[in-house]
Amino acid sequence: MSAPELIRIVSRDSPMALAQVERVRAELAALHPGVRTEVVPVKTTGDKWLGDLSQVEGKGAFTKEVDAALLAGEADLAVHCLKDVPADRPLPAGTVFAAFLKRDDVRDALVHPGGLTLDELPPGTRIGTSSVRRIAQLAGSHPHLECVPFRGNANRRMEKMAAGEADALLLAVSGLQRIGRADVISEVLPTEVMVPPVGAGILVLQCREDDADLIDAVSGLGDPATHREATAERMLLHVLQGHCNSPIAGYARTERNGELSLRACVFTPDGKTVLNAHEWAGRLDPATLGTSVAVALLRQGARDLIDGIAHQSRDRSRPR
Ligand SMILES: NCc1[nH]cc(CCC(=O)O)c1CC(=O)O
Repeated sequence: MSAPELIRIVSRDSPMALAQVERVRAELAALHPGVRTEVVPVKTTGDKWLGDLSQVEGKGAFTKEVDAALLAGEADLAVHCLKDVPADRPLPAGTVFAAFLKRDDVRDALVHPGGLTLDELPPGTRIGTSSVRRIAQLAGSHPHLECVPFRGNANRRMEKMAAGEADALLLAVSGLQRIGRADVISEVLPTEVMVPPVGAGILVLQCREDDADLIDAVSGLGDPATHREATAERMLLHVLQGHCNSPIAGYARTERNGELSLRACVFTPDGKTVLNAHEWAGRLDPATLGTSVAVALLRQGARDLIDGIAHQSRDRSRPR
């Protein structure tokens, strides 16, 4: 095996995505000082379409064009937020995950220009978020707050809030850190208050499955604990067949003794019903842990909750 001379890295072109690519380039440079890297930015449907994601291809809206560049040979390596890679279907044929980078902060943050915490926000405060997971949990814990649909990359959301379209935002801590804007955080929400989504804070590298030299070259960037957590969480979502409009939270942790645990919840949009499961791996491998927690939720009625929310397909007419 010989390390490639040049690695062309494809990613979305948002500030957050480009910052992620820079992390990958820095880690690659440290591991393989002789390898050159080049950035191939692409615009995805998810960045261009600011309506309801379920009306385009759901989560795949952020990955489709990136996958296409990889498969067409226009790039060799894709950097994704794992959270944005659909788990209800297999990866695009011909591609594989080559490394899961060490996990960043998994928590969500409240961004309130006045610096208030979630509990201090007055009734009627408008929270800009389109995430069903965040909306459901907020409706359950803080029903006096109002969620308003909000999309666009993190920088755009902050601009929209500054323009008066919302009073506060919920955004991932890791994302804000990546764009150098952790300064806007007024409160980091504990995972008990806002259970994270599957894949939170994880960057994953994807490449063509036949690119053995590249797989070999980037595998050293992978973090084994993150890989196990990601595997458990994604199997959970796969078994539940959760899609971009499913109010599902799932959070695997490697405990101090090295044992993996997986906590997951399924909500109704009003947050009034919360199904909860939390298991330790014991002798189970990560994927089996994910399956076990999913089955526990299905026994509690998760199927009805997930299917109770429309996942509109593209044959519906698209609003302008
Ligand atoms: N939906 C966009 C998206 N995809 C991944 C992250 C955050 C970073 C991560 O969890 O890896 C974000 C922004 C956000 O939710 O605030």
